[in-house]
Amino acid sequence: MSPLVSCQDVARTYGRGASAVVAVHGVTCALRQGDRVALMGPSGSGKTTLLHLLAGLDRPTAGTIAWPGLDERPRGQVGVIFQGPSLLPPLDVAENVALPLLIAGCAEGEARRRALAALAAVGVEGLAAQLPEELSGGQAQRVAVARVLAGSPRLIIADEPTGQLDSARAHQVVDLLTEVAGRLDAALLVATHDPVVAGRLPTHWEMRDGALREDVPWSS
Ligand SMILES: Nc1ncnc2c1ncn2[C@@H]1O[C@H](COP(=O)(O)OP(=O)(O)OP(=O)(O)O)[C@@H](O)[C@H]1O
Repeated sequence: MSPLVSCQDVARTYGRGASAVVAVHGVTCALRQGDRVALMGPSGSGKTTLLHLLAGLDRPTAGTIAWPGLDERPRGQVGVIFQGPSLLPPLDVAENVALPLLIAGCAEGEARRRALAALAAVGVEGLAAQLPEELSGGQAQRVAVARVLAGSPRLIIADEPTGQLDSARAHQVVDLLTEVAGRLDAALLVATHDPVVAGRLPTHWEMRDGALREDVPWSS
């Protein structure tokens, strides 16, 4: 089975000269269909940088990244949940979930139908007409998961998706992500500082000073 994404000796340096920051270096890794990976590591160790590279949102300054298991460029086949609130305040929940589909060229009625189906699948169809400011943190993250689900990605990348939630809700959101990944037959990579969240996933990677260690033993 071809990996959905693979990187070979990848580095990402921000800036140049004396002020250059080597955020990621020497990273070789791959994600395949069915993978469920927690990416751990201290603040500033390069997790977000690596996630953006794997999602195709940024380019490495050295090494290569390829998406051999995806049909085209990663756009549209990678679902990303960013750190912090990501819903657009003036749009209601259903519009927020439908927006990426509209941008991808989906007709309005079809985008709305898929958005409502995704909201129902994660148990928040009752929130469709709410504005983001009316949601709790847990509800907002469920909507963010619905937005990923609606796009039917093959690879799901989430950056601290439970950072602002208490541990019970963090549990629920990571379990929901796992369920959605299963439903889509996708790979899932979740960056987290939270050992409770990491403990819900079977595989653990660790970033330290920009270097990646795969398959770190884990006991929770
Ligand atoms: N746009 C940028 N310009 C310059 N330096 C950056 C930029 N983005 C990140 N960095 C630096 O790159 C390093 C890695 O940052 P990154 O955000 O990838 O780490 P992280 O592990 O995700 O941290 P956190 O857990 O706090 O989110 C840090 O030293 C950071 O300050």
